[in-house]
Amino acid sequence: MIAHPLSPVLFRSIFMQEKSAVIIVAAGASRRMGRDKLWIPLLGRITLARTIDAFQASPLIDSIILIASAEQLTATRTLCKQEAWDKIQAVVPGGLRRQDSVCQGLDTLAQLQPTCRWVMVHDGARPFVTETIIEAGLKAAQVHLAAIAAMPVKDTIKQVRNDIILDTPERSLLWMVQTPQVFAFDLIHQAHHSPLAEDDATDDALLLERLGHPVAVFPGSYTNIKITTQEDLLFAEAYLKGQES
Ligand SMILES: Nc1ccn([C@@H]2O[C@H](COP(=O)(O)OP(=O)(O)OP(=O)(O)O)[C@@H](O)[C@H]2O)c(=O)n1
Ligand SMILES: C[C@](O)(CO)[C@H](O)COP(=O)(O)O
Repeated sequence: MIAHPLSPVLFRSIFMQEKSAVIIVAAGASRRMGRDKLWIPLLGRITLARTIDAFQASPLIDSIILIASAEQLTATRTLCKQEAWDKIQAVVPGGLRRQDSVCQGLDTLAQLQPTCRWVMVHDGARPFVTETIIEAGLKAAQVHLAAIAAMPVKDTIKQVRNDIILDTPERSLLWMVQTPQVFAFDLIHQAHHSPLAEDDATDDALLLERLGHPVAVFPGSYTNIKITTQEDLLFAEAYLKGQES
């Protein structure tokens, strides 16, 4: 895990001057869930609203760019009007792949806030991101320019093809990658427009890895889950009940 040299007070004062934005990607098809997971209520508040709430509440975030699917664009804009989310700068349609949606967000940010210094990319489907994670991300990005939330894997991981094990990577080197992924804005914007960004990439860090740029990890949380399949809803409701009690 990476240590950083700034005191919390100095850190905050630096970031108050350097603007930080978050791109929340919420334009996926929810194929593995079978229905739009961003609009599923979790203890009475929908997944996407819970995710936006976390960044709206963060003193470290100045603006939010929200990426929605073409089908949900009108509903998402209506939701944003109903809620008191004054940090939302734009709600724009996403692309076919997650990376296309992120790229739409980065281009929008470049138009609206060209002087933005730091940008986080966060999955709309990760509603349990915390202020501790957001702060850890900005601190790590300030040191490394590129840093992503991650946690060590708990299980042994095998590489398998046609039901036969090919390899067992050393577990101590394996991390589960999450969002937010936090970057110097110009760096990740250029990476998304590089020719190496054309191949599929399931996260944003991979685009910098392809360009040979180092990317650090900082602590996410085992509760910072991505709502992906039906059983994630069981965890989500149990987690929220635990928070309320
Ligand atoms: N073209 C896409 C694909 C994904 N996402 C977003 O990226 C996040 C992480 O993706 P994932 O969990 O894989 O969502 P889906 O692509 O919707 O899920 P599935 O693969 O099951 O269809 C989600 O918040 C999703 O809405 C997006 O904005 N645009
Ligand atoms: C970015 C991400 O959430 C990190 O775990 C994940 O890679 C998104 O990937 P998906 O293929 O869209 O689920």
